[in-house]
Amino acid sequence: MQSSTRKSMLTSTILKDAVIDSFKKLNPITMMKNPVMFVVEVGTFIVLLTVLLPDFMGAKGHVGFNLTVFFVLLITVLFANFAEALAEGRGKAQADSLKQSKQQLSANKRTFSGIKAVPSTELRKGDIVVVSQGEMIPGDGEVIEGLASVDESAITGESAPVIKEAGGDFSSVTGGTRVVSDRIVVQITSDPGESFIDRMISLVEGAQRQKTPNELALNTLLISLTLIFLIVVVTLAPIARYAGVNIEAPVLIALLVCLIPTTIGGLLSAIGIAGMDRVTQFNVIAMSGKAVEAAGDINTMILDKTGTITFGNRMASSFIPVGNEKIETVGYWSAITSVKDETPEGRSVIDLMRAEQYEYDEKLAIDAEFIAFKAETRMSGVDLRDGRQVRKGAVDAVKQWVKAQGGSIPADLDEKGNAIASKGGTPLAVAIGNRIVGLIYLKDTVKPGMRERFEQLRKMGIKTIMCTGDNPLTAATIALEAGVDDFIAESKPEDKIAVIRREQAEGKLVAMTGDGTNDAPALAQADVGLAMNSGTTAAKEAANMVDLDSDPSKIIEVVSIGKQLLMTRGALTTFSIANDVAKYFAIIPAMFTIAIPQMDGLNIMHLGSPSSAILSALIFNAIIIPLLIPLAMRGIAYKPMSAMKLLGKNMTVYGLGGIIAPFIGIKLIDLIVHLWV
Ligand SMILES: Nc1ncnc2c1ncn2[C@@H]1O[C@H](COP(=O)(O)OP(=O)(O)OP(=O)(O)O)[C@@H](O)[C@H]1O
Ligand SMILES: [K+]
Ligand SMILES: [Mg+2]
Repeated sequence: MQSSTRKSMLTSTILKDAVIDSFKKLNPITMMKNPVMFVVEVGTFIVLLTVLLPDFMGAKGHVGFNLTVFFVLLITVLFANFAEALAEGRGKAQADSLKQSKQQLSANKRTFSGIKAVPSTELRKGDIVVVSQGEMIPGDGEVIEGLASVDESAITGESAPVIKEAGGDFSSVTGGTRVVSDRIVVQITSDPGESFIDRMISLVEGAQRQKTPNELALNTLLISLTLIFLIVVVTLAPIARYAGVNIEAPVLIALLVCLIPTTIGGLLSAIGIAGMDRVTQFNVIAMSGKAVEAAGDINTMILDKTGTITFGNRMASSFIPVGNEKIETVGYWSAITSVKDETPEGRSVIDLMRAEQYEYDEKLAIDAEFIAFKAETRMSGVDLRDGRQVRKGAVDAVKQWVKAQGGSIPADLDEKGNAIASKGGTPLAVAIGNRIVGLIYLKDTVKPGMRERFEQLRKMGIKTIMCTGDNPLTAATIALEAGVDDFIAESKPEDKIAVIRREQAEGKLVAMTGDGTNDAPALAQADVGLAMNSGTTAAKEAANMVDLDSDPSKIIEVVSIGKQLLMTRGALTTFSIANDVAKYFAIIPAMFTIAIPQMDGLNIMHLGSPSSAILSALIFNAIIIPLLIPLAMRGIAYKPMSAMKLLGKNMTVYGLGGIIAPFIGIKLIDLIVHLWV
């Protein structure tokens, strides 16, 4: 369905750059952003001092041991830096490929004295440019004249050109894409440095990446744990000395590093960056990490019927007369209202007329004043030169319009309309003046696999609400067929925002998709608003995500990625803390046995020697970070289930696993290390 052409592979360049960056990130000012690893770095430095100045530090004769501790600690910090650098590197590679599509372009700007060639960097909001076949569109904007097919592959990775035309929801164009046929006049909508590509570049480069509220909360927890252990370890030395046991600084630091949450501290930012990266690879641009996380916490999802749940190419499939009218009459007036109606529905009426070979007076429609379809009126039509008005639209809307003119409603209208609706079709009533002549049967189909996807969402505890401007019967039929939890029929754009506010008032987080200008307020109100790239600039600016493939049903996958991000972070935090608890059993007995050999009975893990026990725990603590990098980057495999079930499962797998893993790991490492120490 979606084209995942943006897939960024782990190339050797990314790996090499990540190694170099791991060293650059040793800069204490950079390290301070990650307090847990900063503590490790300070510890590393102190151990280095004991190696370089053994007398000053009172480290009698353990230089070999201390040197080893120093190296293992340094590697621990480097591993954590590497995890972050690797996650960032994939974004940088993407940013580079985007920058290539942002070269200096020349623009044909329309001025008072005619067309003038200017560099694209000089274009400002409101400027008007002309772009012809073969030329690159010099900046983001709206088509104000003409129609052209545009190759957007530079941005979307999709090679098939898309049609862009003035007016409507397909008028927005992006700078750096190429016009492959015809000519359009574009009004620029962004100032230099604020274009869509600029925003994408800074996003993927992580320049705008701020810590999300969830990350901040977790960070506070990690810092608290680090502080607690720091106090414990610092007070341990005098207590031990009082008991006649002298524990040296490198051993204390090794103990501290084993106890503080280094695993999650080292992987935390990589998990966040990788989560955003997964969304990008899915051809969705998230404006912030917060948006991706919010997607993981969504309780309610609002979906459009037409185009999201159904294919959305609602096609006229037959004309149905009412009262004593003839089928040709229905076709005739349907066509008159549709000649200038560029919506898929309007075009399909003309197609059906052609297929049925019905006659109609095209000139009558061309000379008339066209009344475009509006979601508010749910009608479209023409006002003829002789004063007669012709309309087609939602049955209830047309009924009201006819009644307002003193007309009567044919007895069989509702019955025939309901027959269409109960098959999931959309009936459009057609009226001339105060006389309703019949119905147009618009057919649409539910996309395959929708039922299964809504089933999955239900398992995740997410409520789905289908919003449609269609009548209640059609809505109910499609809702039942697709398997959504709830639906709102005859909804106007402002109803969407009302539903969002209602859900939010109950403390729920809401996601929605949209593409039109009238969706913009709701997109802004929603916690996760996914706009279609084909949509209007207003929609894209209001939303916090943009789908480059313009597939509204992708919101379902975006929510899954968000859930996966939150779960990965939760699981690795559980694993990390459980791990640290287990290391306690390896390192504490060893520490005391160094000073009091009689305490060897505490060595329940039967480790080779006290120094080998300490080094093994420290080495395990270091290598667990790179071992978990793939999991942090890929995200843990995720099956939809309820939050409670999930919590239970994660506690067992990552909590229990986190306790057991170090015992096995440290024992194995000790078998090797003991040969040297
Ligand atoms: N071109 C048109 N001319 C006249 N009436 C139309 C036209 N297109 C749609 N309608 C009527 O207006 C109603 C509302 O259309 P609208 O596009 O706002 O919502 P929808 O497509 O049914 O729902 P959604 O897109 O939110 O799932 C339709 O159900 C139909 O009855
Ligand atoms: K640790
Ligand atoms: Mg619609």
